[in-house]
Amino acid sequence: MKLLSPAQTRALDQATIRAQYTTSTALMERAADAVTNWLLNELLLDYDTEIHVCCGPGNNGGDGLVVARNLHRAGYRVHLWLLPAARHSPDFTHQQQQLPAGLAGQQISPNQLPAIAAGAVVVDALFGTGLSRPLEGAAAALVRHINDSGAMVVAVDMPSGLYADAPQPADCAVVRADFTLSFELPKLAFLLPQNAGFVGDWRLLPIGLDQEVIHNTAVDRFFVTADELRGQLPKRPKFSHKGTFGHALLLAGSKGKMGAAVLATQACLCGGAGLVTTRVPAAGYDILQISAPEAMCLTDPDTDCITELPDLAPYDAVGIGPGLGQHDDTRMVLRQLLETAQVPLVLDADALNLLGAYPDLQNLLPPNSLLTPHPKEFERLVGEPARDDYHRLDQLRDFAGRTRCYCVLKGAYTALAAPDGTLYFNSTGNPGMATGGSGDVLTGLLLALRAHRHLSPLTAALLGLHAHGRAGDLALPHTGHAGLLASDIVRFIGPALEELMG
Ligand SMILES: NC(=O)C1=CN([C@@H]2O[C@H](COP(=O)(O)OP(=O)(O)OC[C@H]3O[C@@H](n4cnc5c(N)ncnc54)[C@H](O)[C@@H]3O)[C@@H](O)[C@H]2O)[C@H](O)CC1
Ligand SMILES: [K+]
Repeated sequence: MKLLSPAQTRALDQATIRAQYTTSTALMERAADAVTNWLLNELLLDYDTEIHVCCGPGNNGGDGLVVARNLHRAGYRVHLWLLPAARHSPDFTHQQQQLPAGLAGQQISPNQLPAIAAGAVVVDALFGTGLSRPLEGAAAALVRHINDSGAMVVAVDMPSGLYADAPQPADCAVVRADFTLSFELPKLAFLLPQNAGFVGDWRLLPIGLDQEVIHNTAVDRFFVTADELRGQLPKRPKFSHKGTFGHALLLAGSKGKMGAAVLATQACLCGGAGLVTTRVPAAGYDILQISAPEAMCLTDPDTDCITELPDLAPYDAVGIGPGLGQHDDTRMVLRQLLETAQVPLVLDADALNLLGAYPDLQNLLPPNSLLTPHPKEFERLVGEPARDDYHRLDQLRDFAGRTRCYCVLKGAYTALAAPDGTLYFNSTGNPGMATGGSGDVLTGLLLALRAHRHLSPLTAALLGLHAHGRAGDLALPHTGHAGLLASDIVRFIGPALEELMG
């Protein structure tokens, strides 16, 4: 799915109106009907609940007027509150004229705010994609009042006060919604941790926006759904053999962190690599052979850390990092790998920390390498803390462009930046996956997909990110959030990948 800017969203509305020979009022009614249906069928409003519909002066407010009218007609207890404004949008004015006699909107002011009980539902239709500056005056006062009320808040299209794709100044008034109902496509703001408290759970309501126009709108950021990835993982041909799916080499583990090597190895096996060889320090031999008997184990001469790079000739992809440690000798191995590798690389954990501590190594990164930092590792990699989540995305793009690599930023909606600067956000996963070893599993899985001979770097990365989160989602009913372990994710990699097969 594309993540459109507010200007592109407006253009899409206009193009839909032209292409479908409809009117902006009719489109507004579709949007408002979708919100009304969600409130009735998903939130299961009951007739006793007080519903406060708060409307701003633009089309977001117009949506709110239609929702209020719908609910009032259906017999619900609706209170309608309007912001004072010098100008209203034509569609707002039109909808205001359609209000039934028993539903008069009352104008609020900073010292005349509605009484909202904690058991009430607030429909926030103050501002949507047309927000152009921070809220102040009556709007800011009402937003703070709503936030303090303890009521359930459902935001129409956007939580009011939040920008769709840019950071707002600190201390601005922004609605803290329980649910945000967005039309057709999500907004970039929904995907960033800093906005989680405003957006709440977000849902997409289809309103029949023109698919051809969406298709023709150029964007450089995407929210990647299962529908878009399904079929992208080639089905295994009947006469395939283990050589068909590549031989992966993993360099991982150090004293006390051999489990990371085990998890990444298991994930690489479950990710479908034809063969997996894992290089571990000598002390890891028994551990690895017992816990991952399907993998071959290549021990380093050193007991506790990796000090020598094996011959790379047999391998289709190399992964390095999980539990690796940052010993000087290990750094030399990393350097030698970067200088000599002719096959795809996946770099994680301590390999990334070494790249951060010795930035000259970054100049050696072969193009199309895949790096998988979490935010702290990413900060070490770029050597500068991000001002906010938007700035971090800029840094991610810059890094991918500068190194010509694919760089992941792990989190709730893991982001991937491609060398051309395009951003892809993953749609799967759950908070139970925020647990030790989960990243090692991702590395192993991505390594398997990079060893696959028929996947582009981008497709391999997107499939891996998706399947990793999906495996966590499939494990969740069996484990619960707290009980979800990295090894549970491994167990469900197979079923998650099966869903993506052509
Ligand atoms: N996206 C769709 O498919 C559809 C969207 N709809 C709804 O329309 C809004 C966008 O409406 P628009 O009129 O462009 O913007 P807003 O209602 O968000 O507000 C604009 C209004 O407010 C003024 N303004 C902006 N910022 C401030 C501020 N900080 N303080 C005071 N006033 C402000 C601005 O000048 C305008 O006058 C979208 O979100 C959807 O909810 C359609 O209904 C259907 C299709
Ligand atoms: K809103």
